[in-house]
Amino acid sequence: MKLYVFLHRLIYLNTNQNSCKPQIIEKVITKKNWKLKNFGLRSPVGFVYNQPSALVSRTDVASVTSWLAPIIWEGTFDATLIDFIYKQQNLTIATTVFALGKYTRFLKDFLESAEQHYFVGFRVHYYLFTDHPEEVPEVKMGENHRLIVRKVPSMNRWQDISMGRMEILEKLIKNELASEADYIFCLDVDAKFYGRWGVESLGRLVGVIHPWYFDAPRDKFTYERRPESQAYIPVEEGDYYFTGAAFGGSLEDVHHLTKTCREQMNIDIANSIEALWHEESHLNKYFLHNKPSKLLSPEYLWRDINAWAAQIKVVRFSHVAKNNAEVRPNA
Ligand SMILES: CC(=O)N[C@H]1[C@@H](OP(=O)(O)OP(=O)(O)OC[C@H]2O[C@@H](n3ccc(=O)[nH]c3=O)[C@H](O)[C@@H]2O)O[C@H](CO)[C@H](O)[C@@H]1O
Ligand SMILES: [Mn+2]
Repeated sequence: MKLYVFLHRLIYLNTNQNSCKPQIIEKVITKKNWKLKNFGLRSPVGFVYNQPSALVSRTDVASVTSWLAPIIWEGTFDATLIDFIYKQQNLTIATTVFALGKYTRFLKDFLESAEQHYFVGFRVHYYLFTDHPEEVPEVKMGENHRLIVRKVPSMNRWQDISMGRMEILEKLIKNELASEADYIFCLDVDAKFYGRWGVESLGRLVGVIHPWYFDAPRDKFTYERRPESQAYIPVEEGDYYFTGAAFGGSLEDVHHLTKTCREQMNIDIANSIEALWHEESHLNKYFLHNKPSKLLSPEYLWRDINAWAAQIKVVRFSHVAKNNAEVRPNA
């Protein structure tokens, strides 16, 4: 456990006219904090890599937001360089995935493809929540990759399963991950990896731009538009439309995110309203007022059935085609 020291400096001005010396009193407060190593971006001595350019970059996409958070696209980072930098930090990336009811059928492809592409060479602890642990397939884990299976009760509505993830994540982070991991990603299971997803995705608070709305004006985003819901966003507001199928960041930030979304959803329940796209609507509201420090382009959540788009040079992670009526407990 790390202890952080906050120095509170109280300055008292001496009332004595002749000596006006400020007196500094240091008060020490200790606070438990999440495990987040901050070693800076150290690059090893003598390591040779391509020269980065101050002039040449992707010109067909934006690689920074108006609040100066990077947007990660193929061609905006040097994988060899950042792998080297982050290797020195001895990181653990917790990754949560839920597979309830018939969604256990997606596990094999999800896990096998993750083992090919997801944080290869870095420590990954998958936390898999399922109501059918006996249906979890045997998948050979790479070095430093570990699968931890947790049994959760079944639910009758897919919307409740999807939204219920926030509360389970909130508890997992608070109760278990504080001294266990450095970062966390929360991913949908009905998806597959096709390309690298690595340390370029790490940040304090990370959102993924939804593959359907990356080129849409904000008034077309499927935000919750009813003011009665806590997820409400007026038509003239909003930055990007983020997917609920992938988000992450530091434990502290994702804990705050999941706690806030859970609380907002509970207020909605008390007011008999359910946001249009469930926790995704609340996530978008959260990101509007808590700007992500890093955004991942739709390369990090594409859809197998999506039309081709010129800006997508690599599909890294993609929703598989599924028959919702057949896999969900309620259609
Ligand atoms: C096209 C579309 O409709 N997209 C919306 C839909 O995404 P999706 O159609 O991707 O939602 P989904 O059916 O994948 O459900 C989300 C996740 O919940 C878990 N799960 C869900 C049902 C179940 O029976 N068992 C289970 O384990 C599983 O991890 C799954 O990946 O819903 C999300 C949550 O509201 C977002 O709003 C999406 O925008
Ligand atoms: Mn999904």
